[in-house]
Amino acid sequence: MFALELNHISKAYQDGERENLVLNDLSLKIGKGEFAAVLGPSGSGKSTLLTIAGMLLSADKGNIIINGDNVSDRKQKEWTKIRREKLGFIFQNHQLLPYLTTEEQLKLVADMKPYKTKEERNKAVDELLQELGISNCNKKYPKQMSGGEKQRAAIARAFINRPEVILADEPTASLDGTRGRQIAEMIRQEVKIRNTAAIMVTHDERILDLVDSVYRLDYGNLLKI
Ligand SMILES: Nc1ncnc2c1ncn2[C@@H]1O[C@H](COP(=O)(O)OP(=O)(O)OP(=O)(O)O)[C@@H](O)[C@H]1O
Repeated sequence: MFALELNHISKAYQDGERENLVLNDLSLKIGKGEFAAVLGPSGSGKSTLLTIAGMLLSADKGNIIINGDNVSDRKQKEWTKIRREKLGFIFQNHQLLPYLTTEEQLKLVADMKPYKTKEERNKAVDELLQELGISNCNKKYPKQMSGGEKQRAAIARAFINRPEVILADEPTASLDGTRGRQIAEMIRQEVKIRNTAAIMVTHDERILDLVDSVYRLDYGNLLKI
């Protein structure tokens, strides 16, 4: 069984009189513990793809299956719950809340669901920060942290609910080459430790050796390269 299946997804935007078909019968399957990269020129539909996979936008056609469960069939009201429980997001800019410490950012989003007690959840927060090498940042606010540390905190936040799929939108774009690479390495590390599937949209071809599969978005469909 795949962690994530996108089956025959199509999406068009209305552009004045004409329709702009951005995704054209696109299919993709990502296994547990697989780290996949999606490349493509500006405007090719990478963000649209990630937004649909992240259940933030509905496709015109096709379906999304997470661990065998056809989630696109569910009512829109249930989508928020599915997003919270099954998906983790990492953005280009960390998008941490300025007035919370790292520890608080994680506790805020940490659902109790995967944990039996508060202590267990707090332990998971500590472990994750340790794995990502930012235990020293647990009581720091974003403004007291470097760009790389903030992005690590954002990775921790994405993984804290034990999601089944991670969606990362150009997570290395705001960092220099070395720091960007470290961030991709950290995502890979967590994907492997936790057996989570991840899709990363990127322009950064220097980090492609860190992923398991590479796709190029081309005329609305994905080509495996
Ligand atoms: N809400 C919208 N309404 C109309 N057209 C849209 C909308 N969002 C995106 N588009 C169009 O769909 C196409 C794909 O956009 P998308 O943002 O998915 O591309 P992208 O590959 O992520 O681009 P970039 O690399 O520049 O971020 C573009 O032509 C864009 O203009």
